[in-house]
Amino acid sequence: MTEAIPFDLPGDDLFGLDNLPYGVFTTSGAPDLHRIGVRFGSHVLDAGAAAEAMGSAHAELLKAPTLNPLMAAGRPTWQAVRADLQNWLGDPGHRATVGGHLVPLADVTLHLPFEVADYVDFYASEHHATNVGKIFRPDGDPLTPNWKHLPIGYHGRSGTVVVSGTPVVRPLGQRKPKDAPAPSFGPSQRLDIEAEVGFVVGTPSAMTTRVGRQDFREHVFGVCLLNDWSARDLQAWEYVPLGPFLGKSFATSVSAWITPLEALEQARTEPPARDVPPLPYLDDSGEKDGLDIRITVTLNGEQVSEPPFSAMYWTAAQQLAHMTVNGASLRTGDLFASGTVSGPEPDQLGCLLELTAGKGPFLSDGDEVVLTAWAPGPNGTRIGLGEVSGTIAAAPAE
Ligand SMILES: O=C(O)/C=C/C(=O)CC(=O)CC(=O)O
Ligand SMILES: [Ca+2]
Ligand SMILES: [Mg+2]
Repeated sequence: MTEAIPFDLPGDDLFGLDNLPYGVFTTSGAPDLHRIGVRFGSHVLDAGAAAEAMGSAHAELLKAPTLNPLMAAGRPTWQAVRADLQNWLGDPGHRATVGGHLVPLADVTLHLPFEVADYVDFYASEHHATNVGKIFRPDGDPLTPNWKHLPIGYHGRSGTVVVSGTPVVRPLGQRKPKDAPAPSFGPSQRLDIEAEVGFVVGTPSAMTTRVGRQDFREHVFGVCLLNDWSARDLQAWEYVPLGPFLGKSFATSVSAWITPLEALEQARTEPPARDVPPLPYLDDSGEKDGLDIRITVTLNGEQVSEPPFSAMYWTAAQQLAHMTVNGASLRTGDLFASGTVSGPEPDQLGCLLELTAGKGPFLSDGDEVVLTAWAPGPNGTRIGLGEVSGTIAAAPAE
């Protein structure tokens, strides 16, 4: 079996030694045994079994059924485990031991890799916020007066975060078209996507303390792709004055692979210039807190958009600082999403609402949406962020 494993991956493989994202898998032979897997090329390393075989001090953490214990262990442990994995998979001397713990990707089922604690979604793309503001509030300023002073967000529903591949059932709810005299109840007719990047918190923080922007790397374990499914008709009728609620809480899909922040060092970039100076706790002048992640959105196999994450006005580090500036604590497993990623160009918009200027068409039953992404890695390599997919299933009976 060992001979069959392509340890020497081609240089353009999106899942080489510089990436090594984490997931949780089962096999058909052991469908109840959830195991931590590390993606390597088109294989998955059974990390717990490999750690045990290598006599690693981290074997217990890697034998857990979710990533939460590893995420809670903190950055020095994340770095030590990553160095071990790179050594085990990269040093030919370990191939005989490690090779037996590599499973073909095609033979595994991937699961939601961590237990989601709290879920927050931001609104950090100036392009998206301006476009959506014009559509939802045609008579006002597209950006609200607070927009350039703080990263706007709302608390979502963590229990409906699902892994890539989970069908998304069209939600029922109240809608009221502008000229209709009264609301009606039924399946959403304006079901949309939102292409986003999610950030997964590892190290918790205590209530009444603040996590500064500069401590981002101590707390955030990794990054996933995220689709914030949005029922625009439900949303437009419900959102005033408290913000998104049932129009977004029915399902949020995340990729099965969590890319460690460490793998995105090369992708760090300066965010766009801020034309309003942020308050000191959000000031990141000269810092490379942005990330050059290139997303592709496909609908039924056709590419519809390529949103550039580097265009985001507010960074994840600013979002973390803002989320805790009032003393709110962080928990292991907290997930915060960037907000819809839209760039300045017509083929860089992150939702159908913007791509169709509010007119639709929106999603039909049976439509499949897939987000993929990559980021620059060391020496011209690329770091794959996997994919998040979902197919729309018909609404339940009213
Ligand atoms: O401006 C509004 O009323 C609505 C905004 C959104 O629907 C966007 C949202 O959920 C946040 C984001 O993903 O950017
Ligand atoms: Ca969103
Ligand atoms: Mg959602």
